[in-house]
Formats: sequence, structure tokens, C-alpha cells
Amino acid sequence: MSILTVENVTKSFADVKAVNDLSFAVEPGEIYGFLGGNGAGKTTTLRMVLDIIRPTSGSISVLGGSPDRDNAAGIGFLPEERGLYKNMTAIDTIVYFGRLKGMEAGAARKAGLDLLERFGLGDRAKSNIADMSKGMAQKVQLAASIVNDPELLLLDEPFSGLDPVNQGLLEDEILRASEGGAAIVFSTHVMQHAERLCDRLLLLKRGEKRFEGTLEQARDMLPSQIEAVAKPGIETVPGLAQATRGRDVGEGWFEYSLTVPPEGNAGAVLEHCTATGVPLRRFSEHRASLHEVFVELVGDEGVKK
Ligand SMILES: Nc1ncnc2c1ncn2[C@@H]1O[C@H](COP(=O)(O)OP(=O)(O)OP(=O)(O)O)[C@@H](O)[C@H]1O
Repeated sequence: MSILTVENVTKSFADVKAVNDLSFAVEPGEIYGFLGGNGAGKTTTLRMVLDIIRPTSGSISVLGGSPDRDNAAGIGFLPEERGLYKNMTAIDTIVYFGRLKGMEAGAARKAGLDLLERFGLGDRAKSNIADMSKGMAQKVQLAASIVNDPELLLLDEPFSGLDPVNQGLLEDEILRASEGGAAIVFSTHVMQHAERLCDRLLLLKRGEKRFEGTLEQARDMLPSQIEAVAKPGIETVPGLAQATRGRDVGEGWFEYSLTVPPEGNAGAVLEHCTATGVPLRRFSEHRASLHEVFVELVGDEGVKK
């Protein structure tokens, strides 16, 4: 059974369709990337999953039920707008969120202290949030969102504002949650995190799904480029969309830029060269990056590599 199912969901704010007929499902253990530029509808979708706002039409199933307080205990959420009570200590903050998720205070405290230890904040459990750096407070907020060991973890732009070390720590936590069987949905503008972490991705533009699938499937959406050093003859190998002869590197060898169409296969081009005796000295394939796919499918507004 899917942990989260979104079916034909539309959300309109006056005449703006923030989310338009969106469907997807996330399975246990899956890390699902929710990608889109500014205003694509990511936060609106996450808010509907959390029952903070309701869809105009369509249906959502969370942990086998409709989104409401009853399934809060199984959900963890890191909002895009970070904010904690400044005058509360780190551990009290985490216990407070654990209690909201139905945990016993003692269990929440123990889990909270373990998390702070793991996040390198073991000695700051009794520090007030006001006395912590922004990055430290963000780690406390992350701890608060996973203290209940959620089955569904929703992270809205979780990497923003974290230094590279803490981004690595967050990646580790996402992987750990997934290995424990949780489904993780995270939104991001930063393609590198999505490339490293996601089992599947969804690309949103103006509330509409433009792509859903694995990273490999995403990269297959665009042509790949081959840089080769070969002797003439390579231009006519089947399976190329384009072949451009470049610099003469001497003794009959030339540099070539070859394009394999999205449905093509660079491996088959190489095999054909070998089988038919096309002389080759170099052959390297450059597949499209997720960033290039993103820019092609949804434009480059607000997107980082
Ligand atoms: N409460 C609201 N009232 C009116 N319009 C809204 C409301 N919430 C969102 N919108 C609009 O819905 C669209 C989608 O916004 P949303 O915040 O979901 O985008 P997002 O993908 O999370 O963007 P970002 O990456 O910039 O956070 C935008 O056009 C936004 O202005």
C-alpha cells in the first residue's frame, strides 16, 4: 500500500491554480523528490497532505486515511518557514513536538537527546534556541520533525540555509529514515541533492506535473553527447542524430561531436563502431544532468545546479 497517494488534486486560490490535476504516489522506503521553480505548487501540495489547507478537488490518502489529525502521529514535517520558540531549550522544543505527535514525554525526551547527540548538539540540549546559531536551530527543528520516527516524512526545502557539513548530515538522516522504511518527500531547488538522493522525482511547473520517474528516466529525456577521436566513417554509424567533425589531430584522426537522440543508446553506437571496424581512439559519453532536464522541461526560474 502506498504511504501517500495524491489523485487528480487541484487547488485554486481565487483565479490562480496553484496545483492543477496532480497525481502521484509514494511507497514505503522511497525517497521522492518534489522539484519545481518558485511558485510551482510544492508547498501548497505539502500543505494539503498535512491538512493545513484542503484541495479544491481531487483526493489525498495519507497512511491509508484522509489527511487529518488522526494520522499526525505517523507524519514528520519540516516546514519551509523555519521558526521555533526562541525562549525554549532545544530538548524542550523537541519534546513539545513529540507530545504533539502523541508521544509520552519520557520517550520524546530520550529520542530527542539521542537525536541531539547524533547531530553534534549533545552538549546544547539545555541551550535556549535564542542562543544557538541558525544552523544549530535548524538541526533542532529537524530533530523535532523526526522525533516520532515518522512513516511519512515531508521536508520543504530542507537543505536551504545549511552549510555543506550539515547538508551531508541531513542527507544521512534522509537515507537513514528511508532504510527504516519511511517514505520521504522533499522539495528542493537544488538539483544535486535530488540527484544524489531520490529514487523518483516529480517535476512541477505552474502546478502541473511535467515529469515523474527515476533519475535515469529523467536523463533519458534529453539527447546525450559523445566526444570521440576517430577516423572518418563514424558519422554514418546508425543511431546518431547528429555528427560534427572537429579538429584534425593528425595522422587521419579527427575530433567528433556526436549526438545520440533521447531514445538512443551510446553503447550501441560504440558496439557498432567496434563491430564494423571504425577506428576509435577516444569515446566518452556525457549524459544530460538533472539540471539540464529541469531547465528543458520547466525553465530555469529559481533553480540552482
Ligand atoms: N494562501 C494563498 N493564497 C493565494 N495564493 C497562494 C497561496 N498559497 C500559494 N499561493 C500561490 O500558489 C502558487 C504556488 O505556490 P507554492 O507556495 O505552492 O509554490 P512553491 O512551489 O512552494 O514555491 P517556492 O519554491 O517559491 O516556495 C503561487 O502562485 C502562489 O502565489
